[in-house]
Amino acid sequence: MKTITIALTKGRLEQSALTLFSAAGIDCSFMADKKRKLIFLSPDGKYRFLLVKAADVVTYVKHGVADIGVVGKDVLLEHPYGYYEMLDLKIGKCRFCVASTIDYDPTDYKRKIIATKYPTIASQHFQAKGEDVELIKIEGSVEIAPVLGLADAIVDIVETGTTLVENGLKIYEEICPISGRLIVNKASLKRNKTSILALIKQLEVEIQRRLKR
Ligand SMILES: Nc1ncnc2c1ncn2[C@@H]1O[C@H](COP(=O)(O)OP(=O)(O)OP(=O)(O)O)[C@@H](O)[C@H]1O
Ligand SMILES: O=P(O)(O)OC[C@H]1O[C@H](OP(=O)(O)OP(=O)(O)O)[C@H](O)[C@@H]1O
Repeated sequence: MKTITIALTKGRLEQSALTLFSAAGIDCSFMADKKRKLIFLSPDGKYRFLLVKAADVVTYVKHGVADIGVVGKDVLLEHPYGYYEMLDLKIGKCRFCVASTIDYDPTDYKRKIIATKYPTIASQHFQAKGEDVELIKIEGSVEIAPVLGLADAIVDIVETGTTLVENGLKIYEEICPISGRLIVNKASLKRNKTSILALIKQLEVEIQRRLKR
């Protein structure tokens, strides 16, 4: 039996992913009390979990170090090739939006400046609308960019909307919903088809069960 390596996104998606895997019958209790450890082998040797940053999940899966990855659709939209996207896990739900201060005019004809952590998604969105914009890449706290006059608007993730409200911004457009996805290395799927598809089936059953609740 080959050990299946699963790269999990550290942080916001981590706990909900582990809860989902556990509920689907994949015992993850060996990862409790993890302290600063980043690689975990299950006692039965069936699974190995890696805890890595979101974009690195894609890198580990693409290079075949991980057979499977759990990562947000936001990250996949920024890094769209080199793996199979197999399942919507319906965890970590949020959405991409265009937001700005109350005086922003989205119909204004001037060339807008858009601040974002997600340049690919932002440029695709405005290109699809036939709007030529200037993008400024920001690494975090994106909401302050229009407040401080760096940009006219932002493209960012909205979950509860609290960060927008607390910084005096509002949503002008919803771009797309986001949730955690399961991705698979292309060669791994050929090599370990039976065990990977069995794992996906287990997760699917639990996701369906949750939808019916
Ligand atoms: N409020 C939210 N803000 C950002 N991501 C969210 C939110 N809610 C759910 N998510 C999902 O959780 C994933 C992980 O987010 P998290 O903030 O932990 O990592 P990150 O985006 O790499 O941020 P950082 O660079 O701050 O570590 C995101 O890629 C997204 O799919
Ligand atoms: O709608 P909300 O529930 O308020 O969540 C959305 C906020 O959370 C994320 O930021 P994060 O906390 O990851 O910090 P960052 O801005 O430094 O990326 C995201 O970029 C928004 O700023």
